[in-house]
Amino acid sequence: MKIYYEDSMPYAAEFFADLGDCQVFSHKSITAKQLADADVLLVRSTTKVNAELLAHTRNLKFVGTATAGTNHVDKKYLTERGIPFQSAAGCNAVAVAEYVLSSLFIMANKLGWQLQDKTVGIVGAGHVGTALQQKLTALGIAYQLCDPPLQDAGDQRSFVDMDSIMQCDVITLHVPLVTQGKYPTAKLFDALRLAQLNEQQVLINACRGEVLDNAGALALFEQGKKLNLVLDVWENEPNINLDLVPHVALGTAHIAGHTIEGKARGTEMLYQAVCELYQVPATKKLSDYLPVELHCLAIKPELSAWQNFEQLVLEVYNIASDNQEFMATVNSAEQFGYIRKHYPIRREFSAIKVNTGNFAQSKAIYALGFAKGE
Ligand SMILES: NC(=O)C1=CN([C@@H]2O[C@H](COP(=O)(O)OP(=O)(O)OC[C@H]3O[C@@H](n4cnc5c(N)ncnc54)[C@H](O)[C@@H]3O)[C@@H](O)[C@H]2O)C=CC1
Ligand SMILES: O=C(O)C(=O)[C@H](O)COP(=O)(O)O
Repeated sequence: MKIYYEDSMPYAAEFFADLGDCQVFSHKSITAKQLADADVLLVRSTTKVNAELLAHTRNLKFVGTATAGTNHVDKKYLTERGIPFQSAAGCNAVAVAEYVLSSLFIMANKLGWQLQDKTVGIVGAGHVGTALQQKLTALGIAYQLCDPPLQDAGDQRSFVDMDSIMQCDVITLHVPLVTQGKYPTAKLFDALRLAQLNEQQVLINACRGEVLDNAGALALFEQGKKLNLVLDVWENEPNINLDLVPHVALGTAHIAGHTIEGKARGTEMLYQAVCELYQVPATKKLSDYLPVELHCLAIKPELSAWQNFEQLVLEVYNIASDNQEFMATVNSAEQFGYIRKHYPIRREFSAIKVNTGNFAQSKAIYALGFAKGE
C-alpha cells in the first residue's frame, strides 16, 4: 500500500509506518505525476485535492483530510471516481473554542468589559460551536446559537436567527464555507451586515476567511467605521489582504485549531479510517505520542474568581502573543505560511493540571476542561 501524506501532519510517520510504503510531501511542490501510484492520499487544508491533482492516479482507494473543514477537497469529483473520502470532523473543535475564550478575555480588557455581563452569539453549532457552548456554560457566560441546518434537522437545542445574533455583544463564526444551497455562508458577513455592528460589539471569524467580506471590512475601516474584528482566517489565504491587517483588533495566521492535540487528533482519526478500510486493527493511539504536560497551575487565592479564570485561560493560551507576532511580521504570503509552519507547541486545557484547593469555583475550572491537580 502506497501512502502519501502531507508534511504538516504531526505523528503521521509514527501512525502509518507499519501500514505501507509511506511518502511524505509538501503541498507546495506535490504534482499529479508524483501521486500516480498512490493508494492512499492524506492531506491538510493547504493541499487542494481536485481532478488536476489526481489526474494520473490509477489505484487511489482513499483520500483523507486531517482537518475539520473540507472546502479544499473536490468531494463531488471523488464521488464520481468512487474514491472514499473522510475528514477529521471535530478533531480541533476544543482548540478553536479555547482560542475564542482567550479572545474574549483579551477583548474584554481592551473594551473595558465585564465578560460575565455579555452574550455571545455562536453562528454554527457543530463541533466547534458546541465545544464553545460547553465552555461558556462552564463560566456562566450567556450565549445564543444560530444553526438553521441543525435546526431543520431537528436538533433540540434552542436556536435564534441572524437578526437576534446581530444583537449579541460578541458574534463568533464557526460555519463551513458553503457557496450554494439553502443556507450559504460565503460572505455571510458582507459589508452591509458589518456596517450594522456597533463600536462595542466584537466579531470573531475562526472558520473560513471567505465567510466575512475582507474588502468590505477594509472599506468600512477606511471610511472611519470602528469594528472590533478578531480574524484567524482571511480571504485568499495565504495571499491575504495585508491592508486589512492593521485595522483588526486581533489577527492570527489561521492557527485557532493548531493545538498539538487538535492537529494530531486529525492524524489519528485518518489512521483509524485507513485501518478500517484495510481491515487491520488500529493498535496505535495518540496518547502513545503526545508529550505529557508536566507543569501544573494553581488558583491564586488573592484573586477573584473571574481573575482566576482569566489567568488560567491566558496562561495556557494567550492570543495576544500570536497577535503581536502576526502584526509585527506578516508582510507576505510566504510569511503567512511561515508563521503557520513554525507555530509553537500549544496545548489544550485538558493537558494542564490545576490545583484548585478549596476554590469555590473548582467545578467551573474542570468544566472548562482543565485536568484535576493533586
Ligand atoms: N481556524 C481554524 O483553525 C479552524 C477552522 N475550522 C472551520 O470551522 C468550520 C466549523 O468547524 P466544525 O464546527 O468542526 O464543523 P461542523 O461541521 O461540526 O459544524 C459546522 C456547523 O455549521 C452549521 N452551518 C452550516 N451552514 C450554516 C449557516 N448558514 N448558518 C449557521 N450555521 C450553519 C452546520 O449545520 C454545522 O452544524 C469548519 O468547516 C472549518 O471551515 C474548523 C476548525 C479549525
Ligand atoms: O480543520 C480545519 O478546518 C482548519 O481550518 C485547520 O486549522 C486547518 O489547518 P491546516 O490544515 O491549514 O494546518
